[in-house]
Amino acid sequence: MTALVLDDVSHNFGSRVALDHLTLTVRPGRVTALIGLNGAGKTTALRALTGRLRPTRGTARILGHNPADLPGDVAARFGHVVESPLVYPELTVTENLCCAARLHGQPGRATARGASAAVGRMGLGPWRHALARTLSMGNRQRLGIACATLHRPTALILDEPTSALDPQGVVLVRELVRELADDGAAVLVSSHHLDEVARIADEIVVLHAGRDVGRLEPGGTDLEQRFFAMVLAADSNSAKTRTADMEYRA
Ligand SMILES: Nc1ncnc2c1ncn2[C@@H]1O[C@H](COP(=O)(O)OP(=O)(O)OP(=O)(O)O)[C@@H](O)[C@H]1O
Repeated sequence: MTALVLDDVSHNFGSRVALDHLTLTVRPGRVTALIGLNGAGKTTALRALTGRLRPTRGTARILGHNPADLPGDVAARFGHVVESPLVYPELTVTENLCCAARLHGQPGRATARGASAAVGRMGLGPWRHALARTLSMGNRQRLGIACATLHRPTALILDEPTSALDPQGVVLVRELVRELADDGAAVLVSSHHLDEVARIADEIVVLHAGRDVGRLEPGGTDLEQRFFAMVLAADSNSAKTRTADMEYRA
């Protein structure tokens, strides 16, 4: 089964087109990266996929279910960080992790052990008793990712997971994502960072002006050049279509 699906999804904010007939699938064991310029539609796509936004048209599916109405056993196999991390500012790092474990259906006796493992894994040891609201932005991002993954989800969505991280955090997240995918998880990440994406993704989808404008092979050289060539070609095709449309109407 395809674990994550956007099927012909479009979304407008007023007259602004944020997503334009986007179809995207992520299979188990794969890491798919969504890349694009600022405003390309990446977060809107992930919000539609996590049920935080009802798209103007099209459907989203997580493990075969409507993301706005996930059954408990399916929610327990899903993890995500989209926009802000799902952490409680008035709880400590360890309390947040225990809470996330319980919310994802982990048995009570396993939560302390799982939280402690996640603290170590994400390098949060010195802050294990700190309130989440006192953490630096990068450590808050580490905690959000730890909360979204300590139950080892089979479907995972991460929006800009390394945006605030130092080089050590980037490596930790890369290893975690790869490990989950190698264990069979379907992972969708959004990013602007082509180098980072090339290291973790099996497939790179280029989003531009809300549209899927092509795929990039993660390996090989000149990723940046190939990305810009794809974006420029999409702009040029749109301009030609607009001109043809105006000539037809005239
Ligand atoms: N709540 C909103 N109201 C109005 N317009 C919005 C809203 N959210 C997003 N948009 C618009 O939708 C388009 C896509 O935005 P989105 O945040 O999905 O892009 P993005 O690729 O995630 O950008 P970035 O890389 O800058 O985070 C943009 O033109 C943006 O201005």
